[in-house]
Amino acid sequence: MTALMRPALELSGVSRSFGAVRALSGVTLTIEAGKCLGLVGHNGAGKSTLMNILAGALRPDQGTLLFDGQTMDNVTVASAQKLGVRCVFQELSLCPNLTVAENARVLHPSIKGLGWRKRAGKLIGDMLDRIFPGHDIKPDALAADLSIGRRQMVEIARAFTVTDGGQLRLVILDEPTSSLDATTARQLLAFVREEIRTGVSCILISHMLGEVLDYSDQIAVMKNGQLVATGPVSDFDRQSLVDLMSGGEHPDRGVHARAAHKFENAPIAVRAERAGRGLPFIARHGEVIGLAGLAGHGQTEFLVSVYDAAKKSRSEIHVDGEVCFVAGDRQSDGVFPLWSIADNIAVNSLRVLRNRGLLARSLEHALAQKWGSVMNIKAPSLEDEILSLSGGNQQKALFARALATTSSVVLMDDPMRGVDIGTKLDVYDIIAKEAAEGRSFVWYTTEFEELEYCDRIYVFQNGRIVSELAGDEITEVGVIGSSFKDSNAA
Ligand SMILES: Nc1ncnc2c1ncn2[C@@H]1O[C@H](COP(=O)(O)OP(=O)(O)OP(=O)(O)O)[C@@H](O)[C@H]1O
Repeated sequence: MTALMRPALELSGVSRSFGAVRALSGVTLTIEAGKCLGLVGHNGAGKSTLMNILAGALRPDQGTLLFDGQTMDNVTVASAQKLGVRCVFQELSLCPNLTVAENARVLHPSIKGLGWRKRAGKLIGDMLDRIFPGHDIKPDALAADLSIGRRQMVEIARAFTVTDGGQLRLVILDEPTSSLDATTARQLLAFVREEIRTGVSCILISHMLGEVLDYSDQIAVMKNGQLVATGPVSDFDRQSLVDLMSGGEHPDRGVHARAAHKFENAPIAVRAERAGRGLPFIARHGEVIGLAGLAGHGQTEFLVSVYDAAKKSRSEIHVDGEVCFVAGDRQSDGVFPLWSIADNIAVNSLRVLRNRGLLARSLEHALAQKWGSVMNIKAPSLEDEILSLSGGNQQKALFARALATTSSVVLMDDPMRGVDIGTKLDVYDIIAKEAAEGRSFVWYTTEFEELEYCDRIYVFQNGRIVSELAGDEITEVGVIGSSFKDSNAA
């Protein structure tokens, strides 16, 4: 067989446990050269563990890895990289205190000597231009100053860069579009299709089943640490993937827009005047309001300003009641990494968990149990460390933290990053139920489907609200049209 026809990578009987948790159990999988393999599975199914093994970041307890037909023992991150394996992890790994160019240099130590910064900047800048034409990321920008979406773009572009003498054989993308808006996500997926034509293989891990079905050649489905199905993409559709992942626990209820409610007479929960800076914003009690537009156009900043206004009043924003915030960037704004799952859930509810001035552990435990179970958090015990959870399960804990509070306004900053389809559908139901009881949700999302769960949406452009859409006006075309419309028209 020629190198291009040979499978790029074969895994045979790979298992891995963490204490009592069997994360992978006898996984046998072939990744063809020049093909895109879509990998799906519920939160905690074992996808990231498998990718960590391929990338040399974790050792399997059992099983073998064959690269180009050769058995690889003791794969390390360095040896995997030398073989041309790159991984874009769900938990982004750029060094925050380095610039974009310096972060590129971390992957390519061969860039050295006089002018290395310039060369590293050109390498990453050129790749960003290829994958995301029209991006606005500067090579000398500090990673910490970039939004999560832009950090994700840099991390993806870096994975595809190659220097003299290097090679690219397999790129693993774990939830690569979770912080990208629809336009940027499409740019990436089109680039992946182009790249695999050159013989590079790709593993695309995603909870967005549409993109897996549209852009993969083959699909592998995982459930509870095992591979439950593999085959060409034509063997699967959305419903069969949902059935395989959940074992029928989560029938695909599909997207169903919220029934049209009348809110004109409901009291206002949030009002933002934003005079001279675009349209005013109003959220009434019981309303689910979406924030849309291209990623990084001021939606997160708006949520933060509403949060600040509720804590100390600001003349241009009025908030009626308490607010809570569900962060999408769980790494930097969300989890308390040294705490247990239960402590992470209960931290915003300490006021109601006191008994004679002291924290009542039994109340905390009951609250964490209740919301851990509502959010279906998969863990042997809620006393385990939060970092022992898979990425999607950590995100569920942040949701549980917000919903467990008595806040009347829930601010959500693209909160479904990495959450599996079954849980997402459950969360949408919870949001609808809580809204019916009077809570307001202000929900920034980069997933168009989620906007269909909103009563009204505001489209942002360059930090301003440029459109308000309601009911039938909430269509993908309507949102994209508003996102790109002449900003002076608002
Ligand atoms: N470092 C760790 N310590 C303890 N348990 C872990 C660790 N890493 C993963 N696990 C457990 O292994 C199982 C598989 O996790 P993994 O992260 O591979 O799932 P996943 O399919 O990638 O999930 P997600 O879609 O949420 O990212 C989970 O039960 C998780 O809690």
